Amino acid sequence: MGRRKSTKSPSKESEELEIAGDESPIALVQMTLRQRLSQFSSPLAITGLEKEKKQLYNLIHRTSTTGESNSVLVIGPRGAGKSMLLKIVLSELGAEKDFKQNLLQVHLNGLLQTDDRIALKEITRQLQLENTVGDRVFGSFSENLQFLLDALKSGGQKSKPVLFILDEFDLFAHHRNQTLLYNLFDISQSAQTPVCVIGVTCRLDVMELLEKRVKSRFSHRQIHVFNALSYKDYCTVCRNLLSLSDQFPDKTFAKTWNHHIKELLQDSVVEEVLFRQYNLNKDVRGLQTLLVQPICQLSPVNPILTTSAIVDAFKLIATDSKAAMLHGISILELCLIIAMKHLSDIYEGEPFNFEMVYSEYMKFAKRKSGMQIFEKPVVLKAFEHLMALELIKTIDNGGTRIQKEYRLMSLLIHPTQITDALQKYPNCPTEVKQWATSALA
Ligand SMILES: Nc1ncnc2c1ncn2[C@@H]1O[C@H](COP(=O)(O)OP(=O)(O)OP(=O)(O)O)[C@@H](O)[C@H]1O
Repeated sequence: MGRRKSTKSPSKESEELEIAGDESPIALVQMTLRQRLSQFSSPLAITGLEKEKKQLYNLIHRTSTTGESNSVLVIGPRGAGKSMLLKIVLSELGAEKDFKQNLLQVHLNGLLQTDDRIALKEITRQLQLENTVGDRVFGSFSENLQFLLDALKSGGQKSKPVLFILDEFDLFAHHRNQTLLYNLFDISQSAQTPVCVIGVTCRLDVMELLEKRVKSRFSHRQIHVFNALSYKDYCTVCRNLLSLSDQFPDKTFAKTWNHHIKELLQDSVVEEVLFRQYNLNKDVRGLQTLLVQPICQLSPVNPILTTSAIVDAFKLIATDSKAAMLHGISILELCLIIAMKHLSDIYEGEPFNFEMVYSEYMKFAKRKSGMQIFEKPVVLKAFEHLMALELIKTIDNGGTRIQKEYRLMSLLIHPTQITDALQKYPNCPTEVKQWATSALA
């Protein structure tokens, strides 16, 4: 399986080349799938966002071919696929003839370019105009930006279209006077240089953040990206994530692997896990997290993805850490938790203090002759330990100077978590179990 030259799209080719150094097919599979999950390789087919993709495609295409200026905001929650949408549109456009030479791209991110001066430096760097600018001093920001755009004009004074992508767009609105946004939108309105400004943000109220003069220069075009994957689409995304593309060097292996993935995803246990994960979280990032562990476990000794690996990974990510913590506490601490559960049943979730818990615990301990009765300071220590574990917390955040026995507390675990934890608690005394499940003590 040597290094091959692909004639297909550049993105696919890079995926192949990146993995072509290794010899074992399973190592290649693992590396390909891991790169995919970590978004290191270019994204796969998009599922369910065709309309949005078309809109974005047309907009950028118009700038690159007809020199039309545009501005648009891509808005949607985290992980909805905004960046992926852009990447796919750009890679599709990139495959078209002339696109690369015609349209220049500038990628900015609000987390990196924290003020307009840094942003301008980055624009200069990405347009490769550092030498042209040299030691020149500019009177204003707009003069500087205009100089950069003019410098791109070719011999015939024809302006080159520039695509500006502003990720975490809302952060740029916090820059002083919103100078960068003002200038970019201003250029996109005037007919001087064709620019396409694309802001990507997860803030729905982003328009409220813009100053009046900036808002009036923006085209008010918005593309909303929401994760509305149906369960069927979700399964398709999962299959796409796990299947090998036809660019995989070993074609026969890829065919066998893809067949195996198809069968695996038809397994009723895997289907159930996927359905539960989908109901918990429809986000594709959640699905990627679920698949990371099974993929990382692939090795020459363990060359296929198994149902049990997927079930184990699901158990791991669905673990309730609070309930798991309950397994590690002492019997006395467990008794206190049960006492608190009873108190919240009696007082309908009202806060309680240590004295109330102590008296509830004593009522139970005295009733059961076999139970070891602890001294009050010991019980108080156990109570404080529960506080340190954040299973209970003070409702006044420790601000007031009330004696600790009388401080009002609230329970941070749900009664069902307590009942579940008791089922699994190692060697839990029967009386304690009965006390927990009994009606009000
Ligand atoms: N509809 C979809 N089809 C296929 N994959 C998807 C879809 N939506 C999201 N994903 C995947 O989910 C992951 C997160 O998507 P992406 O990074 O594009 O989200 P985002 O909206 O840009 O999030 P953020 O606001 O955090 O930047 C990516 O790996 C992407 O491939």
